[in-house]
Amino acid sequence: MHLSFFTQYLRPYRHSFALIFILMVLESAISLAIPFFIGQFASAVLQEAAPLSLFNIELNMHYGYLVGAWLGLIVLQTLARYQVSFRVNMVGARILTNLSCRLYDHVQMLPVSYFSKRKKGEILSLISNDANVIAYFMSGILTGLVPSLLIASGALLLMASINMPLALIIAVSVPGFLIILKLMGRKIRPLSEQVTAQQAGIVSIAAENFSTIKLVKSFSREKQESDKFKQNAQQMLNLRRQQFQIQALISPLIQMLISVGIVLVVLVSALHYRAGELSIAQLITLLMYGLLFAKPMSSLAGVYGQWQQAMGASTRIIDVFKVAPETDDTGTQEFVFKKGEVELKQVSFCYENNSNRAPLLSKLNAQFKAGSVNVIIGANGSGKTTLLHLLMRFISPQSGQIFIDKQDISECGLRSLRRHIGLVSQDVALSHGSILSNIAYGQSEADFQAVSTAAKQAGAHEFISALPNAYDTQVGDNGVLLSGGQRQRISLARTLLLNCNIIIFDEPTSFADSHGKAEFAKLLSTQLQQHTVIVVTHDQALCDVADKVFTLKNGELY
Ligand SMILES: Nc1ncnc2c1ncn2[C@@H]1O[C@H](COP(=O)(O)OP(=O)(O)OP(=O)(O)O)[C@@H](O)[C@H]1O
Repeated sequence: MHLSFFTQYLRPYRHSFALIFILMVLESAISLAIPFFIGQFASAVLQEAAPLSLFNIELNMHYGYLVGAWLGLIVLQTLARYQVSFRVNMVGARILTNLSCRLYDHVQMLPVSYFSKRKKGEILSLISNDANVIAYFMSGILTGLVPSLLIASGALLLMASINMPLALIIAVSVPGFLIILKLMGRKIRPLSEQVTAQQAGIVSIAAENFSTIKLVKSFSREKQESDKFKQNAQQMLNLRRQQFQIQALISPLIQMLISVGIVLVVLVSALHYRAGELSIAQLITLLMYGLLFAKPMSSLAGVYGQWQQAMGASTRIIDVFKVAPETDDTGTQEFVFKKGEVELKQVSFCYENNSNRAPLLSKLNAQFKAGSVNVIIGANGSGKTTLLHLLMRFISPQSGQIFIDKQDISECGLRSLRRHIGLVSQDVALSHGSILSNIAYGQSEADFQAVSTAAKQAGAHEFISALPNAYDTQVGDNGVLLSGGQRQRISLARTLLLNCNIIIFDEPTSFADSHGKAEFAKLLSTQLQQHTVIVVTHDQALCDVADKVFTLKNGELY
């Protein structure tokens, strides 16, 4: 059972659930007591000789008192409902907070390869939509299921105490009701799974489109993108149509069954009344219990629909939790930095989806001496970025080993390893916020002095100081308010601030002007002299300041 996985999220709230359960029992008991009072009231008004009795309890009150007690119960019921509704929603919100945070943490720990294979929208929809469905189902099932079962079984029991044959007729109809639900459920489940997958697809299209909005506009692709979105939305509409058709069918069928049951209750009660076996008060009470029984049965149908949806969402969430996180640093040795010597021995690597091709890196050997500047050049697609990703352990080689200071990095804790390696990536990623917060991203406790020193080293201080809000300037979403070269310099400053002993650069001057390129070459030959530097570049000027230039070709470094 998929949903049993989620009981761990219910456990912290067991005291709240116990209180909610007590309140629900109270609310249900009041619902069940009200018909009894109505019967008593009718009996008192009609001055019937024999008062109504239930389970040998006889009440023979004046109807004025009855009305008072009745109103009192209504007030108590309203208070219980308010408490139940508020508490159930709060428990749902807490489960959602807990589940989405754990899911977020888990997804964040997954290897880079997990993200390469999935659309952003799919992951977003998992954290927003699926977690929501599960959390509110787990809390909502209480409001839907528990009172329904309590009221339906209580009403049936009370009917049995007044008239057993009638209660039996109703009890016999319940399995028919459950069979209809089960049959319909078989059709609803695959459909609700498809609806959620389609929903994720739509979010993906929107996420991708808006993140590449300049591309869309520059190629005048608005119409095509709009059509793509509409086509998916239309498919969603078709799926929803099928889903609603089944849901719409369930409801009238259930209602029909309930109505037939009510007709039977009325008929059998009337016959018993005519035969003098029931008083008018008992007749009224019976009919009210019949109606009370019918209401929760129809809300059970709603709970069943939610159940099917929750099953789909739970499968997707559990599948993600099953994916092993990147690493659990426990049991691994702490990486200890000594000099910064990097060595690759017989490293072979091939991307999973390219396994039918020749390996991208084939038994590659290389040594990057401590405190040296190494430049790697090579044709597009030769595997330079891949090599850097292997050093960062975003991916792992199929065979061979990578050593830093004679320690096999595959056996080192990731945190301790990455603390010593700084990466300036080809695709600069900036977060929405100020220039200051972006430079201090990896070291949020850094003071302004340290941030501005790093910016000066990266050749960014001058242009930052010229901005009206200087370091407080907002960079926009992924730095859209800055130029490519400015973004690159901020990303450089961000890494320099960490003062890592090993720094790897992927095309660091691709956006730089000639002045920027010269400045970067100077940085390599002066301030980074004590560091082990590995630079992937197509820029000849950087080769001139390198201690060693490697060429990556046919999977090997020369
Ligand atoms: N996540 C991935 N999954 C599958 N294949 C990939 C992945 N990333 C890169 N590749 C493929 O691996 C090859 C090498 O890519 P890589 O980015 O390492 O090349 P590169 O030498 O850095 O190229 P460039 O000079 O253009 O930046 C390419 O053919 C690319 O299509």
